[in-house]
Amino acid sequence: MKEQIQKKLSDSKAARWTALIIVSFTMMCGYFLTDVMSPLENLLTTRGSVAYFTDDTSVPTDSLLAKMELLAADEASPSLTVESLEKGLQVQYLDCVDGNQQVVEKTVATIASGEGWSSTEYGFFSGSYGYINVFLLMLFFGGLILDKMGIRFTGILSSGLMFAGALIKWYALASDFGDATFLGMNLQVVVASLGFSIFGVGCEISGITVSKVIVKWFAGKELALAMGLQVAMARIGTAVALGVSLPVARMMGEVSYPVLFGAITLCIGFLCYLVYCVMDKKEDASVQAARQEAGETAEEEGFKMSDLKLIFCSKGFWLITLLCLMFYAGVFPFLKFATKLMIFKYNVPESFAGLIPALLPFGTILLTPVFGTLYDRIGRGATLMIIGSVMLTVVHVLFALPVMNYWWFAVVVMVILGIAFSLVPSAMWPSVPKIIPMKQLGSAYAIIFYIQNIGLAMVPLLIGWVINDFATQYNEAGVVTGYNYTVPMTIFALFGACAILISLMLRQEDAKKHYGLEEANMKK
Ligand SMILES: N[C@@H](Cc1c[nH]cn1)C(=O)NCC(=O)O
Repeated sequence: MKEQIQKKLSDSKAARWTALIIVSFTMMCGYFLTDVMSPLENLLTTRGSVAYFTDDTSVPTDSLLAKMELLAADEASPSLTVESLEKGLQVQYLDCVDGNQQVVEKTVATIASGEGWSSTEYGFFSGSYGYINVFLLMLFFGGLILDKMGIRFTGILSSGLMFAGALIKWYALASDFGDATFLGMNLQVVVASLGFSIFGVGCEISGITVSKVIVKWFAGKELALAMGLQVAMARIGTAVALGVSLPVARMMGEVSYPVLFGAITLCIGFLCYLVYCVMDKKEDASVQAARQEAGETAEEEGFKMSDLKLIFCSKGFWLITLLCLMFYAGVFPFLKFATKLMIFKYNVPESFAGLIPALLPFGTILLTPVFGTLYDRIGRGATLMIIGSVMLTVVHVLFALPVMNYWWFAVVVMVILGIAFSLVPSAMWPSVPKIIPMKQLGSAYAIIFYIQNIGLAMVPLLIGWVINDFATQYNEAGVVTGYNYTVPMTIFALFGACAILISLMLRQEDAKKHYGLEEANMKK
């Protein structure tokens, strides 16, 4: 029998892996910008500037000047100003060490300016990623646009929005708005949040577009591995953001520089997507030619609004969606507060504090493709989701404990969270096409992301408010002395408990409806 001559472009291994690398790079840039501000919470919520010393300790400059003046009170000292503090300067000041007033001598490593935001404002800003997505139903429309207008148009639109949002965010952080307010809110917070919201629309729509791209090129092949590798590359973006953002901001003395770097990479990501569009066009042409050769004339029917009924009526779909909401509410919003948690609960020096949360995405870089391959070859997707949800809950209970405040304990717990954060995504995302057909997949991912965004928008707002009103500790003079993280971490643990319940129900539903979540993805 004559072999089928005309092959699809996606049948070429080199072509489909190249397509994957290109779109994954664009997403990686998006993930970098999503978390680039997370390690800067402490700096953003500090009023005035902060002096960082060579021994990795830091003091707000106002407080440092007061302590220096205290020591120099009897001497004819030159008048001290913030401007007189500079890199390399040796300073002497009076400080309380082990309960005794002592003269301390240190060398200034760098001065960085804080933004004076409250924890509530920081929470508002962190949640703004999802505001437009949720309140203007942008993700919902994004899914419809994707299914109606296609991968090329939607990807260009969404990566353009990411870039535009990043530029607005950078402008807000690089500008001095003085005491200006908008509707009673700090204007800088409002403009930065607007930029982050626009970026969030682009990033989420890019996310669903890239998921559809991967299904298009890898269906019936290494689907879960490809999705796992895309998530792994995205996590590199998150890890780099968590690891380098604070050192860069400290080195440059400004919180806006890491965001500027993110905006530049997003511009490159946008250009990469244009390159992918060329490949996408060729893939479509090769599919068309292969169909003609096989005598298949019937074109795939376009998306219809009535198709949404199939999605809305599927219990399995809703269980995956709710699992996504609860699981991710316990991870991404947690990352926004994790660096400050390390500084104040686990006494980690500020310059290393971002590295412990960065372990989380770094661990997932290796493990997500490993679990993806496991799912491809052995199956057990629903079980993997249950195990991941249990681990998430245990982790937050451990973080909530008022004891064991050692850095190594935080490292161990973060590694466990990394395993959980590899297990659930590597099983959850490739499970969606087993429940929803390809034609409605764009809309299905969009609805899942929409519901997930409610958590991504509201949870940081909630946690910021809880930290502000219930976790912040003050001395008699009203100065912040520390934080008690028991309540915020217990809230995160509750999300994990809900995820366990939902994943158990999902496995039950799979057994009833035979979605195949426990079966391998690869056709032998
Ligand atoms: N909808 C995204 C959320 C996100 C967070 N940062 C950037 N996007 C999502 O869930 N992606 C899948 C994942 O596991 O990261």
